[in-house]
Amino acid sequence: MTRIELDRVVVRAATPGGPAPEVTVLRETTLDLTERRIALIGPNGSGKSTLARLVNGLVEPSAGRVLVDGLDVKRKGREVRRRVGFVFTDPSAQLVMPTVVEDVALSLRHQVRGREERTAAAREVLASYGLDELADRSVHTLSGGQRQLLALAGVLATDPAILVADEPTTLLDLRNARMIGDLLLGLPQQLVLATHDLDLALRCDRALLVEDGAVVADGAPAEVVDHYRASAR
Ligand SMILES: Nc1ncnc2c1ncn2[C@@H]1O[C@H](COP(=O)(O)OP(=O)(O)OP(=O)(O)O)[C@@H](O)[C@H]1O
Repeated sequence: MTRIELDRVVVRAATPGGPAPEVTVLRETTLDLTERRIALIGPNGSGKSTLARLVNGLVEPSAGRVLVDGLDVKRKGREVRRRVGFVFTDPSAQLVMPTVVEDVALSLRHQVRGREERTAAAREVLASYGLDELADRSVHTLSGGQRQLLALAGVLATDPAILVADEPTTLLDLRNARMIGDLLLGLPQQLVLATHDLDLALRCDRALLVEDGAVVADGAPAEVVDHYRASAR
């Protein structure tokens, strides 16, 4: 099993436009995450994305250390990023190639060497997600649900040990949100899921409530979600 540790991590950010004091985005946080599915919930701007991004080094701690399977994210960034897949809210952020099949092939660049072999492997990945008919389409012609599924397929094709997903269902309609949510929760990988969808959070193994840059509740999802609902009243 994989393990994500935060050891007295603080994240500060410069205030835009000058020498004003820095803002603390994440107050000192220590966590040991070994559960398979971990939900990050909390209000807009509370620090969920920041917490999620620390896991693959997209955000660096201002103090403290983040360890993924014992590897320091700051010092072993490349190794960590091979181990940690990341899915964004807006899949357009990670779909960069002209066609669907080329996009998955790009994800496979470290796994499969030859160009033709890579394309064949990409087609297999697409088929396993029911996306084979879209292989030669431009990514811009896909629906939001198809695009998120494709982004997820591309990340999972690299066989990450951990998947971090930052509000992956927020832009989707009910049906697609359910499809992507079910897929994520059914994965064998360790999952860190920042979400406003409390039903998804309730199906995780552990939930963290983030408020004002701090983890204010941590434990069984039912209890943490209750706490959140009560504090939002
Ligand atoms: N680089 C930065 N510079 C300044 N402020 C930042 C920076 N990064 C994050 N913040 C601020 O820190 C707070 C937490 O942001 P974060 O994106 O982690 O929240 P969130 O819980 O994911 O919010 P949402 O649910 O709206 O996506 C916000 O107030 C944000 O504006």
